[in-house]
Amino acid sequence: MSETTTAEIADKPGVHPAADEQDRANRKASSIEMQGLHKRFGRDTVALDGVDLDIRAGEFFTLLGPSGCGKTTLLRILAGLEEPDDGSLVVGGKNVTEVPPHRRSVNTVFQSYALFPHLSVRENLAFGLKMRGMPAAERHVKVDEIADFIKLGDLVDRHVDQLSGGQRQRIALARALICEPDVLLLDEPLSALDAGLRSQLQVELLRVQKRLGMTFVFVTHDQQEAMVMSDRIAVLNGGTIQQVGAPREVYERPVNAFVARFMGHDNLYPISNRQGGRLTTALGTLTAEDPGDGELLLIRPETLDLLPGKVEGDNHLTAKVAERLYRGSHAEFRLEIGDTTLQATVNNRGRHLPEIGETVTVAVAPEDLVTLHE
Ligand SMILES: Nc1ncnc2c1ncn2[C@@H]1O[C@H](COP(=O)(O)OP(=O)(O)OP(=O)(O)O)[C@@H](O)[C@H]1O
Repeated sequence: MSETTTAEIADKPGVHPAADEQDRANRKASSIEMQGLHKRFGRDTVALDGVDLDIRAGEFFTLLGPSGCGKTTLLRILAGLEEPDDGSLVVGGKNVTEVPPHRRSVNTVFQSYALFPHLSVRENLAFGLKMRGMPAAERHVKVDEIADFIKLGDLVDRHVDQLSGGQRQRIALARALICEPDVLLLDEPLSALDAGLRSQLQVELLRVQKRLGMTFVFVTHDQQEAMVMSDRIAVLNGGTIQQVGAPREVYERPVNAFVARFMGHDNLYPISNRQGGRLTTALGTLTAEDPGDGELLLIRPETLDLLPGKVEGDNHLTAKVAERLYRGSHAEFRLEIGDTTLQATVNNRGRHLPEIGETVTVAVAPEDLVTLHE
């Protein structure tokens, strides 16, 4: 364990900024290597179908995918709550495939708070330390430090049932952090919270992780949340990993149509004819610079320019505005080109934002067009 205490790295007056860096250096955040992980439930359910994944020490890593894709199973295997049928798991250079949960330096925060409702915040936070045999006086100090760190100092003597959902989730996080695990697993910890509180806690969680330099493995099915929080994301489907990459990579360069759709892309069009870079879809024919050999054309909504009226030119399409969602910083449009729809996002820099029913020209650059396989 690190010599530096949690309080020393808290962002409070009097703490030398170098304490942060020092603690990061001291803390032995762990890398995680998974190889060939398989898990089956009963005869018919394949939860994991050969997962190979490397997570770097100190990384905020997210497992993203639809319900039933195997995210929770993978997390439970990391925690030691589930045993893989096949494959190996190495944490911090040590093979822990057969090591029981309490002997791994891994802690978990679940979606439901999993706190003891009849105990005070202080008792909840101290629970794990008590189990480890830490003396009472030392526990007291440690609880105050962590409560301060996570900005719950004034709540420690309250009972858990007197707290709001957001406060309970912060306590659950504090309780997982207090034992200073090398790896923290988070299974949709924010999904029960309303939108405002959720985005506030997203920012807090990210700050805590960066400050502690711990390895976080975060599970979500919300692609926006994954993009905001993560250093890297693994997109799962049907127990297999589809793509691993930084948020921008996964959003801008999805490797297949599943990943593209899951990252929120709707502009996917079957290619009916192709001559070199000239690709024909239901939208018309467009020129792409280096489109690859996929059978679907992907057009990212934010790569489109909307010009008023009909403007002739290469890679120009004439469209009609069917829907406009004004969002202040930007506006989202649903455009109709014949029977086909196209989504466009336009940055609001005081430029013309077309009205519903208006005819516009959609312009797209050849380098922004890519093709994907189903
Ligand atoms: N204990 C179990 N017994 C039987 N089947 C299970 C068990 N746990 C998971 N499964 C099945 O394994 C598959 C993967 O489940 P898992 O919970 O890992 O998915 P998930 O991606 O976390 O889904 P969600 O987002 O809904 O929590 C699913 O088909 C699920 O029904």
